[in-house]
Amino acid sequence: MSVIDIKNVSFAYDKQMILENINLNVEEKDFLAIIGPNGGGKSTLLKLILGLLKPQKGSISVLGKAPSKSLTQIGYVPQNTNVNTDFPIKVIEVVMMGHVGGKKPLFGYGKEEILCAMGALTQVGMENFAQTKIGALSGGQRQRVMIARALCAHPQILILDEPTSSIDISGQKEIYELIKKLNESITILVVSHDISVILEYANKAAHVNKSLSYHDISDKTKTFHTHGYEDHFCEVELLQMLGRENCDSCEPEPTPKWRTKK
Ligand SMILES: Nc1ncnc2c1ncn2[C@@H]1O[C@H](COP(=O)(O)OP(=O)(O)OP(=O)(O)O)[C@@H](O)[C@H]1O
Repeated sequence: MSVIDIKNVSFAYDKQMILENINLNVEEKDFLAIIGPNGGGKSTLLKLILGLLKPQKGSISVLGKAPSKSLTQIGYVPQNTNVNTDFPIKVIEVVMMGHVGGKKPLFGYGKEEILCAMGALTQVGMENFAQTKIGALSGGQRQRVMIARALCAHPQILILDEPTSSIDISGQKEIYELIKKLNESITILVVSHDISVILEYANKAAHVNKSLSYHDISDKTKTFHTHGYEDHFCEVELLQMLGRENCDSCEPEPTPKWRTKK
């Protein structure tokens, strides 16, 4: 089933064309990695999917409806969630902010909302930190809490913008393993500059740089057939390939000499 369907969309801020005639189809339980250069339009694409921006041309359908009508079914973890960590707020309170249509914090949260928030914290392995101040957590732990907050609304789609940008390597792997687990029941879209994510976790990759090209990379061996040994690839070549309109049309290239086995 198609959960996101983008057809011939163009978008400009004022007169500056940012995305031109793009098409994208995301299926249920896809893990889509969105990559591309700085300023290429990745965040703009997310804002269009979230219904925060409207395309000047083309159509976007999310879960069969206009994006703004599906907002309650999308969990969003924005970039740079490490801001305001000095604010004296507990982890459980941060997670409960993710409730849609719940009671206002001023009047306290209901038992159900607290249980639901605890469930979300358990899903991300942070239930023992519910009463900890958010500022006392590591970057990786904090990111888990932000994911729990997004999960609170029981989303069908989870969108993460650079989820591991300020996290060390082992923390990054843990976050992606968590996202992979969530992907068993939720469709995932991740903006990432991290090529290893694409290889290890995503089944689709979209390269965004004004235009958009996307590739099914669920069969890694087939997709990366032109890139030498299975366990040895060049990130630049990979990016170039994903940036092409259609990788299936490319002729197999000879293995570069420097890669030939001795
Ligand atoms: N609100 C805005 N008004 C005008 N121009 C904007 C606005 N937001 C973004 N832009 C411009 O749109 C272009 C695409 O920005 P966008 O943030 O979508 O890129 P990105 O691929 O997410 O970049 P990065 O990898 O650096 O986060 C950039 O040239 C940016 O300067």
